[in-house]
Amino acid sequence: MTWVPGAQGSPYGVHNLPYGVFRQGDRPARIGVRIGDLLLDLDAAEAAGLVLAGGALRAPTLNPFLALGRPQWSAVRSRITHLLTDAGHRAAVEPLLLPLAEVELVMPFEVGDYVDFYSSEHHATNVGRIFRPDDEPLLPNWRHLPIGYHGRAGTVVVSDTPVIRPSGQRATPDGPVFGPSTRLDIEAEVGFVVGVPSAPGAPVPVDRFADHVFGIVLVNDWSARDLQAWEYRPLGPFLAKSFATSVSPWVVPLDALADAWVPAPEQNPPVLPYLRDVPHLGLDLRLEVDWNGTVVSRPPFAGMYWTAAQQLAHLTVNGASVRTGDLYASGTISGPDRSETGSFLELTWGGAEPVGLDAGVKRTFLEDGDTVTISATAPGPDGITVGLGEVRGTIVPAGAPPR
Ligand SMILES: O=C(O)/C=C/C(=O)CC(=O)CC(=O)O
Ligand SMILES: [Ca+2]
Ligand SMILES: [Mg+2]
Repeated sequence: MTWVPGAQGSPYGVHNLPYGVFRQGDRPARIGVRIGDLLLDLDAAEAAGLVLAGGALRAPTLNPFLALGRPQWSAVRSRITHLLTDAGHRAAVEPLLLPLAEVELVMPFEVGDYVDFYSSEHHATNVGRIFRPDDEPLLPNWRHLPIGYHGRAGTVVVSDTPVIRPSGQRATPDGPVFGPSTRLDIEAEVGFVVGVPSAPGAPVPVDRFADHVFGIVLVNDWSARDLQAWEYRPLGPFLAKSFATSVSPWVVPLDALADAWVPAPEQNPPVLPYLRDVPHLGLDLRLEVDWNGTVVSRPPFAGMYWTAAQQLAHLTVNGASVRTGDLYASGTISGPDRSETGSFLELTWGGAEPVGLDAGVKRTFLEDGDTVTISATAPGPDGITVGLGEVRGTIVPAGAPPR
């Protein structure tokens, strides 16, 4: 039971406690933890000796804290829970609470490397059918390894950063032309934030996932389908996905998701030993995609074919190391039903079947001025949900063409 006004029973109660970085006026960015519709200034809390993390909470990004590792993450979480539930601390802590409305949330961590997977069987099958109608939708490797590619860390931006429509080459019957993308899309995903690095040559086994991964964010991997369709063979996505990837401002710790683990779909054929995770668990996260105020889709994360532990094991199995701040995203989350798809490519079946928004507006792909908000919840203790916040972006017109 927390003493913080309005926080008891909220999706952001003491069972959640996501971390973020905020600015207030022109003061430098500092770390906070969300409680209800308030934020506890952890920079001030550590300065006052209320919580101790060796100074890691007095940084302008979460990276030093992420590097500490699970025993320290748990100790800090227990201490914050104690501060927010023991009325004896109220007098000291309450002055360090700030209304969220008074702060600006900024990028919570410095992204090391960014990897994007392709782990939803429904999404991969749909995209295969749309992009390659004459071929088998899933290539022979798909059920043997989590397919992924290395993305662009430098263009990962926090929610509410405007998304500039990308320009590039697209194919026409008369050959390629250059211009602003005409098929700009979203990809609703979940991102995993690496805290503890691994050493080169030392793969992270599936059962060490929780030693390395601190928590999760929501991801919108903006994608230009016209650029993608022309450029992606044989090396995969390049400029079609490198211009902006938005993440939610709150990093929800795995500790807050203890009630959300569910059996992941059975894998057939059986996977190679290094990918065998026992128990084979996914997270029951329920996403919602809102397009200009209309909810158009509800992607279910629980059905993802490859788990986050398998993805990390695969990402490092060749000896590649991970660093603090590395981000790897699940891949677009789509369920079996059209109303559960995580991209507008699927929702409108390649643009052939427009979707109706409120006020009689119809859409296939994104137009300038459109806003997409992806939010999510997870089951928490005692029937309370865990809020995962939201990732939002508004499309602004393409910049000037190159000279
Ligand atoms: O050509 C394909 O099959 C890939 C299409 C994608 O857009 C996949 C992607 O970005 C990974 C994902 O988010 O699932
Ligand atoms: Ca993606
Ligand atoms: Mg991207």
